[in-house]
Amino acid sequence: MKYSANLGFLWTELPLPDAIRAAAAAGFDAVECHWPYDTPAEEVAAALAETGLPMLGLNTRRGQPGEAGLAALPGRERDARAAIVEAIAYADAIDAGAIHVMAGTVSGPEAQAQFEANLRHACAATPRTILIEPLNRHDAPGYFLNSTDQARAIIDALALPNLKLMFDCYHVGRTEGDITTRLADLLPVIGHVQFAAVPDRGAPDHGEVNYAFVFGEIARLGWQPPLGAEYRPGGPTERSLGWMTTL
Ligand SMILES: O=C(O)[C@@H](O)C(=O)CO
Ligand SMILES: [Mg+2]
Repeated sequence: MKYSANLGFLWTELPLPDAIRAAAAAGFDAVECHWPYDTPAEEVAAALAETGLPMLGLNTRRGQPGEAGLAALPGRERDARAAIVEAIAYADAIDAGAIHVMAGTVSGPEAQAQFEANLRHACAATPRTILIEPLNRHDAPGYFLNSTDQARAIIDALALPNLKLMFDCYHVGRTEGDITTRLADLLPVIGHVQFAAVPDRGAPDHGEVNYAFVFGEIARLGWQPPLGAEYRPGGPTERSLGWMTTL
């Protein structure tokens, strides 16, 4: 199994270029991040070139505190599209594989229409993968996208070749369950897989989800891209990495 270090959660005490170097030294096969925008893209690109690690993805900005994204907010199309343009430009500068377009805290039919319009726009604006990610309602109450069924319906309705699902085993485990069955069913529309312990979002070596089994199923399904380690290490990241050799 290959792993991607999510630098939104791992090595957060380091500047992003140094976090990339730390992930390489720890044996990760790739990295991914959340919001890299405070770091000049050339510095990130240089660290990626130096380590040889690919950057799998980054997120669009969240907007104002509590918004958790802009793409589904009615009346905020201009802000949402600016965030998409910014994310695509940054992804181009560092050759990031995917852009997670964050929906925002909102609900209702207008939000649905707005989200779909912005996703159409994003998918037409770049050949890179555009990801949408359902977030569990405990961590992200009121977030527009909160189940894999809802995400699948949007992906099927839009039928855009570069629109994919970010399947985060942690979020699915928190509120939906049935992780490996959902993974198998959703495989054709999955663009990236992430994981963390359920329910505490720590390293994947404890909690109610048996990741040895989950990763075995993922391998059996033929999924080969690195899996995103998006967990809170609860201390120095290096001390949390035992799972890399035991799982
Ligand atoms: O699961 C998460 O929280 C992330 O993947 C993300 O991009 C939104 O914060
Ligand atoms: Mg995630």
